[in-house]
Amino acid sequence: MIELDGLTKRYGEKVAVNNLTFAVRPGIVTGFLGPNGAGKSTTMRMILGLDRPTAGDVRIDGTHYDRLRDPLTYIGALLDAKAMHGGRSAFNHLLCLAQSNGIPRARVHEVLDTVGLTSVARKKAKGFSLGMGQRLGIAGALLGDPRILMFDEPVNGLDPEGIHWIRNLMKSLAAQGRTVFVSSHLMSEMALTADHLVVIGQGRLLADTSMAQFIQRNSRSYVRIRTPQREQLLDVLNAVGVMVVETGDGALEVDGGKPEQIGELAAQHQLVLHELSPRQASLEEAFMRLTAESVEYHAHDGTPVASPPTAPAWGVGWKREG
Ligand SMILES: Nc1ncnc2c1ncn2[C@@H]1O[C@H](COP(=O)(O)OP(=O)(O)OP(=O)(O)O)[C@@H](O)[C@H]1O
Repeated sequence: MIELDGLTKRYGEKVAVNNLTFAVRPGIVTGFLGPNGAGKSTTMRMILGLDRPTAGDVRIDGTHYDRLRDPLTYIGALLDAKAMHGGRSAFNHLLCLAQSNGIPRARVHEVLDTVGLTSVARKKAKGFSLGMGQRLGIAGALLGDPRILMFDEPVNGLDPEGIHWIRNLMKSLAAQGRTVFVSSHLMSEMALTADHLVVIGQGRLLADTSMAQFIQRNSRSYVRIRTPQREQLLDVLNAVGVMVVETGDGALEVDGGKPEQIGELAAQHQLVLHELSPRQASLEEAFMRLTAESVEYHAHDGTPVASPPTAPAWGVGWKREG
């Protein structure tokens, strides 16, 4: 378990992490989501004692990181796959880590095998591809057989096979009862991996919720309709008790509606339809909406990278559980 309590980090005027309080629990994959610059890496660095909090506290199984004896046996982390001595072989890199944490040499062979790097174990890390580097970083995280694992953007730059492999690895580590904490700025990636979500924006906690609840609240399915006989169709739909939302672009939307029902009603009243399409709002859109106000870096034309909502305000006001 990782517990954050009012965790705060300031760099001069900049508040990178702002009063974060949440717990990362064992047995599940917890996704740590936020737009670029939200404070994910800074939070992870503080968990590992690499940055000192300006205020607040973070504990690993009840203890501060710097008080852990042989910390790799409590928590393993991949923060930056390139942060290793390129002149060392993969085997020697892991052996150095093992020796400084009282971990037997045999374990180096085991983790190299787990991540599929046995055949290149004697090759220098500087010749590794990004994917191989990520695998080596993950081998380092697994080395001490820790109960807690933390990965910062582990799938960045990986090919589909590598992404698939990391996803399954994280799930299997959680299934073994371990605590798995993984950051990403992609909701679509987290939707496939995480059981629980912690979302931050500009250092602040925006949501702490189960993935299932996030999906239930944000996977809105609706039917989009365009018609030149808007008023007549609205009357017909209202008469049978169908709730219609008018969008800014002249279309109509019916939450949870069936296209067949709407099409048949329109036909009965001889109304022309130009569009009748079932739609599903993506989780990425829900994430964008949640973090829209806290997006720090904007596109060159001044519009936010996360576009503001055009649809009705479903999911708005959705915040932290409990
Ligand atoms: N050493 C530092 N000195 C000054 N500002 C910093 C420092 N480290 C981070 N920041 C700032 O703190 C904020 C949070 O950065 P951080 O890297 O934690 O975000 P992130 O969510 O991990 O972003 P990304 O997804 O882009 O990696 C950013 O505005 C960043 O510029």
